[in-house]
Amino acid sequence: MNGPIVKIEKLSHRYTVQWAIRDIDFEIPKNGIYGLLGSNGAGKSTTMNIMCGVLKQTEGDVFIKGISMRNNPVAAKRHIGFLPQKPPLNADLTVEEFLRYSGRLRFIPARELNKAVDSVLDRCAIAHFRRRLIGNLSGGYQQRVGIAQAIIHNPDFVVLDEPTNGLDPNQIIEIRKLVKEIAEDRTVILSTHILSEVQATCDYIRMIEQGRMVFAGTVEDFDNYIVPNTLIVSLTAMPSVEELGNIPGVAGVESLGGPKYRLKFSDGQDVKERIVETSVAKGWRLTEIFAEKSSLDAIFAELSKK
Ligand SMILES: Nc1ncnc2c1ncn2[C@@H]1O[C@H](COP(=O)(O)OP(=O)(O)OP(=O)(O)O)[C@@H](O)[C@H]1O
Repeated sequence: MNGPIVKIEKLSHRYTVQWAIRDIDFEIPKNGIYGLLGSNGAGKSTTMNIMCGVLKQTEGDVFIKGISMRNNPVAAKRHIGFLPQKPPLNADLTVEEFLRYSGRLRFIPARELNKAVDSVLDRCAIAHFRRRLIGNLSGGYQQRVGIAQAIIHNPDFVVLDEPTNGLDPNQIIEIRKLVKEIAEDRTVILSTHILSEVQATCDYIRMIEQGRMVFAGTVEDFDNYIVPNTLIVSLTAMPSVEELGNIPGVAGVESLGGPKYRLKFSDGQDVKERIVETSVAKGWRLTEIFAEKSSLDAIFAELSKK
């Protein structure tokens, strides 16, 4: 089919009184890794749970390959693999027992089950732990088992809710690598509240804040969208804040202690050059100058104004 892989239409959900998400519209038109970015409580898990048919929305609909999750959930779910925020692992089963159980839940015919389990054990690099109890695996390997159960039925679309949460830095690198591998022949959407996670793993960003979609585009669009408007400079001669404020284009100056200053500028075009020229002319001895990267909080604040 030629339509989008996923289409979300006017999705809203209310747990009790307050809306957790409101009027969310987005499409996943083609393969790739999509990052659903948002701060804690933004509505990522709510959106993902509805998208995967484990939570019934208050309003709106989700279509997976054109199939309505509201009207035809069993057919729609066949195309989805889901790793919820709390992986549904059974600590008392071995990896192999658990994956066989997951395969049966996913309607894999008995004669194909061995092959499906072997293939997913290889794919997730856990074949050597097949007889190990899940409860005895490290967090990183448990997460691999969680991903294995999500792809055992070979779905076209895989949803991973905070897949690297709680892992150590090495495990994070390994899980990101696995996510990229499984996305080679399918679409993956993962949620995170960490901007660098999206930048390291994803091709596209969908950003949600206070239950509303505030950005949809490529990671590159996102980086260009949020142009930094502050510079950090170090001037050994420690000029006064007033002197720095007199440089044309500098809209504000904050002393950060010692030779360091944060300079706010309105248009970034030539302000850097002007600062360098002024420093040379006045003998301020400039030792560093760089644009300050926006924090995620600053980006959220900026985006909610647009
Ligand atoms: N079962 C629930 N009952 C009541 N309110 C809930 C429930 N689950 C979530 N919420 C509320 O809905 C809002 C969105 O929560 P959600 O878990 O979707 O956010 P999130 O972006 O996934 O956050 P996190 O990264 O912290 O998991 C929050 O205000 C949260 O407190």
